[in-house]
Formats: sequence, C-alpha cells, structure tokens
Amino acid sequence: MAIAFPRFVRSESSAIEEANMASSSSSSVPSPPPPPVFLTQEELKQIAAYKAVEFVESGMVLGLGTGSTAKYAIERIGELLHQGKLKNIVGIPTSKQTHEQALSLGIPLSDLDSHSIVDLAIDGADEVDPYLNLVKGRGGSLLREKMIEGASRKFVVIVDESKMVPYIGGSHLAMPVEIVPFCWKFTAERLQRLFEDSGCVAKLRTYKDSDEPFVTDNANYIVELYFEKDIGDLNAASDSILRLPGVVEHGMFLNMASTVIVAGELGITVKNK
Ligand SMILES: O=C(CO)[C@H](O)[C@H](O)COP(=O)(O)O
Repeated sequence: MAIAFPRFVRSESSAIEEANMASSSSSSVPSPPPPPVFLTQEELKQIAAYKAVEFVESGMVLGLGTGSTAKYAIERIGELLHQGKLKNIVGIPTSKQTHEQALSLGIPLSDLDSHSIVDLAIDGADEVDPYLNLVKGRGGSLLREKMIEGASRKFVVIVDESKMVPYIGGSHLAMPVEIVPFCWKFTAERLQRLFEDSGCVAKLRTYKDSDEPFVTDNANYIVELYFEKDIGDLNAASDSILRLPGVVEHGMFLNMASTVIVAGELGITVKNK
C-alpha cells in the first residue's frame, strides 16, 4: 500500500526536520496551499512503524513487538531483508503471534537465552505519558515484551497520536496485570483494593464474545485495572503491584522507552529520552 507521508517530521529533543513545506514554484503568483491530507489510523501506525525501521542496521539483534502497529514494522523488516538492504538480522519475538508473522516473512529468530542483549526493540504501546512512561499489554503480551524490551539497548515505541495521554491511566482504558490463574479472584480483589483511592475497578480479561478467561502465551490470566483518577507515584504503584503474591507482571513500562515516534495528522514527532 502506498503511504501518504505527512508533510513534516519534528524531533523534540534534537534537530527539527521540516520537509515539503516550501513551495517549489518560482512564479510570482503564489500557488494555492496543498489540500489537507487526511490519514487513517492504520496509515498513521504504518508511518510510525516505517520511521522506526530506519533505526535498524544489518547485523542487529532485534526485539520484535506485538500488535497492530508493530506488525507494520515487522513487515517492513521482512521486506528490507528480502531486498538485501538488511542482512544478518536476528529477531526475538515478544509473542507467539509475532513469532508466526516473523517466521512467515523469513526473519531469522532467536531468544533471550541465546542473545541476552538486544540491540534494538520496536513495539507499540497503549498509552504514552509526557515522560515517555507507557502502558502496554492490551494485546496480552506484556510479560515477554517487558523481558525483551528491558534487555534492549534501545527501545523505540511507535504510536499514532491517539495513544498520547497526560498521565498513565489517562485513557481510562485498561491497565493490564498478568497474574497466575490460581485463585485469580483473590488476586484481582487485592489489586483493586491497592488503588481504591483512585476509584480502581479490576476485571478479569475474557475473550471477545465469550466469558472464557483470556490466557496469555505464558498460560496466565490478565486482570484489567480501570482508574477513575490519577494513581500518583508510578514507581510506588509498580512496587506495590509486584509485591502481591499471584502477580507476574504489570503493563506499566516505566523509564524504558528511549524514543517514541508519534504519527499524527500534522506529521511525525520523534521524542527522545
Ligand atoms: O502491548 C502491546 C501488546 O501486548 C501492544 O504493543 C499494544 O497493545 C499496542 O497495540 P496496537 O499497536 O495494536 O494498538
């Protein structure tokens, strides 16, 4: 699919790169401004993903993210490998779904046991706050994502602008917590109680159109936390969640992203830590 690239790219922490803004006409009659380009959310995701793949170099060990945005980055990596523009790439997939996609594209795969240091990971996110803290895992892969992205020298996050929030929990959508299935109600209640001052409601994730609990790639369940109000100190919240027996991992990725690429109607913004 042809991509309608936005008219400029803005980097907040380094140089500002503006493209296609100047008129190429030398006539004295000013040419009319170009018509506005309206991009779909899918196109924005693809634009962010392709921009992130510009960071990929031959010989790298790559963390391959999960979800509808990461999918475009993996597709692009596969394409560049086939064109011979990238060579000797090793991918470490963050989910079974991504493993399947990467296999189908012929991307050589490995794992953290064989490659404990990852050069670059590229993945989507559900929320990004102004400090580049993230919520991830609405696709259910937060544990493997956190292990692989936590082992990465550089972690590039790709989002469309709808994912930007003023504070973590600010979308009022779910913040996922992976828990063991054993006595899940007990763990869910304890999680809800931890954040009762923030109006937290904890719900077990089920499959769409079914009451069956959603089961992660690690054979665990996911409890989704909904907050009415800001949960405040994120590191304290993280510690208190992880201290609960029964919790495996949560979807707050604090201080992990090195770069966030945000694709919006007006262009791409590259935010660096
Ligand atoms: O964390 C994730 C999966 O566990 C995804 O990266 C996150 O949910 C964003 O997904 P999408 O790009 O489809 O919006």
